[in-house]
Amino acid sequence: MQRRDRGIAQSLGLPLTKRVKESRVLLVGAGGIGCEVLKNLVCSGFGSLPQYYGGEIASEISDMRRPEIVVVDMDTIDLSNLNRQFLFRKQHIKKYKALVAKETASQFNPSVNIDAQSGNIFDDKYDVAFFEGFDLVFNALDNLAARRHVNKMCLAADVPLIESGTTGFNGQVQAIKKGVTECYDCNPKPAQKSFPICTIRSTPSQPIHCIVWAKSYLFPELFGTSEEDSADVTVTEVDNVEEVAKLRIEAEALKTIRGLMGKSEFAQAVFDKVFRDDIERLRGMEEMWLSRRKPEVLCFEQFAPSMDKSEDVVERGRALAMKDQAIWSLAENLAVFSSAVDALSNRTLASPGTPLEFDKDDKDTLDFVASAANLRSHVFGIPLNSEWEIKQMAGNIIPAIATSNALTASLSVLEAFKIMRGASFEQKGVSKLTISHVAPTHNYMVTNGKEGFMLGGSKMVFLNSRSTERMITTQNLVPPQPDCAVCSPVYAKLRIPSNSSATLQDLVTLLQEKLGYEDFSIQADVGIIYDPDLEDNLEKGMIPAGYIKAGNGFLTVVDEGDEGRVDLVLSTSFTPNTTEADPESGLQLMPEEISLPSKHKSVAESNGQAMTTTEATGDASKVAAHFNAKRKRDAEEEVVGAKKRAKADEEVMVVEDDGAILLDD
Ligand SMILES: Nc1ncnc2c1ncn2[C@@H]1O[C@H](COP(=O)(O)OP(=O)(O)OP(=O)(O)O)[C@@H](O)[C@H]1O
Ligand SMILES: [Zn+2]
Repeated sequence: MQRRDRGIAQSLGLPLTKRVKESRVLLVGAGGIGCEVLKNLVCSGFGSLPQYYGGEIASEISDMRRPEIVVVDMDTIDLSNLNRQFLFRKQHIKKYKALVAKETASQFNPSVNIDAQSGNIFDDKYDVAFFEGFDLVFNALDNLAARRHVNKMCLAADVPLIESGTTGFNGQVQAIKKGVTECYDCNPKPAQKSFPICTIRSTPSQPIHCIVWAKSYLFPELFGTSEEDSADVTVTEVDNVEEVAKLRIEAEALKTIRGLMGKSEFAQAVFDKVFRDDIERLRGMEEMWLSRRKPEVLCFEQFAPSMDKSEDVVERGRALAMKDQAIWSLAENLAVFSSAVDALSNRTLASPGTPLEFDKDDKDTLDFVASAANLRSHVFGIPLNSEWEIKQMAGNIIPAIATSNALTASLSVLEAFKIMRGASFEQKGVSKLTISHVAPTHNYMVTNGKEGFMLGGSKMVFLNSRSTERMITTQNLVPPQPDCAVCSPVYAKLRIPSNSSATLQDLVTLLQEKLGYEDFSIQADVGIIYDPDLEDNLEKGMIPAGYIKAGNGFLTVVDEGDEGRVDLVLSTSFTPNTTEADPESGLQLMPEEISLPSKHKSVAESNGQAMTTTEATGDASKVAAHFNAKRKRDAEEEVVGAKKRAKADEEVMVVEDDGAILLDD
């Protein structure tokens, strides 16, 4: 037995070590948490062939699926990542995170098999079939959209997901399993904070209002795409309709000024437009200032004595911008503003047609936003801030803390062990489920009682690394929310040859005949394509109309009838072209039998049924998943074998049979 594997087996026990070593896992995100998860996975034996079996069962190994860790990340390494993403060094800046993470982590175990992919998890190639290839998925992401997407893909593929995240000193780990636990979307997530347009454009009262103005209005109007697309600013009912119309005219005038870009007067023209002319117009709206301080007009010329030659201002601004912890004076802000406008203009003119985007790590864009926000703060009598502080606010940044990431990542991998070990636990409620997917030899119990339940002993884990009481607290996992739009549906597949001429009518007929639908609607990515009153699309080809797409396409079938069966979500995929000259519709539902429980059933019942549905072939062993695919012996045999081997190897002492093999080295 290799020294490395012996250590792992000693810590995890042979049965779990074997499962770990047979597994194929996916890690989405190789940033702060992802780097730590990858390191933990490699060091705890994931992704490498099981050396400890010895010659005895070498033949089995050759026949085994190759263990693997697949890492997907779309980003490149930035200087600001280096303080906490320890797989990266200075020489790696601008290289793809996934590739470098693989390179560095492989050094911890040269025999590890990591497949690093620099890609966006939304890409078509990461379809349901891709997700089905894994025993477990780890999320180490930084945004809601990608988290929700992976959650849905894991539900569709029926693969357990370990979701994790940190904010400052806090961290959270949640195990998610279709039909058993709450999914990521069972609880609504707070929407991104958005401000009324009039607060941002006319009556700011806090530094953040000026920062949003600079970042989401002025910057895109000058160097990017117009504010219409910004999620930071919305027209709300508190906004004054007349004022909103005037603001639109104001933005139009700015577009004209954009035409001066590259000319020496550009910075001054922008400055005078937004800090003088627009403010003068605002001051004229007397009723706005009855209960507020009137804004103060700034004029480029008023700084003239301190800057005769425009070249000097740009240079001075560049030097000042290095001092990002200082609070710049008004004149200093103007100098930074001029140099940032200069730099951004040069970049825009060098690649016309490529709009720039604000990025807190792109210094030119940050200099622009920081100086413009401060100038506006001055106008409205709001305190100025250092660029460093503005960066935190503009990037919605809560500082990432390396130890929080490391602790959270280790909790993620510990949860993975629990799921893989599949320890049984006491039933507190009503229903009993067999989650053969992750642990074919163990039964899981589920309760719908208040206390919740555990998935192989798994719990929701919370970290508060600043807490004076308990740093780590847990909460039992709870069953899925019965009305969750994401996890309450039954997931199945719709396969279609890529040259199929199938029409929507063919699908409607299939659903009526195979699943007994009567009144129902179908929703595609493009919207509702069919319902009892919408029959216009029936003759359209499913593929040309874009109703079926390869990759990540989904169709949702909603039962509108009295029976009210749960929604059916079909993930769509192409099969190879049929060779026939006139291919039949070729539509194929998988599995062939799908049972759709009523929406009104109790939580536990419908969970139970949902599980049964995924096992609808009637052959539970099929769903018993890939995890078990190559396992030749059951757990008992493993333990006996482990004991035998332990005897042969005097150093190891078997203490428990469920993964706790202690050693005495
Ligand atoms: N759709 C996606 N597909 C693939 N990877 C993604 C996707 N969305 C986010 N990621 C990756 O998830 C990782 C999240 O890591 P982290 O939270 O540390 O963010 P970061 O961008 O590295 O750091 P920060 O945002 O704090 O500067 C990033 O490396 C990012 O590239
Ligand atoms: Zn849910």
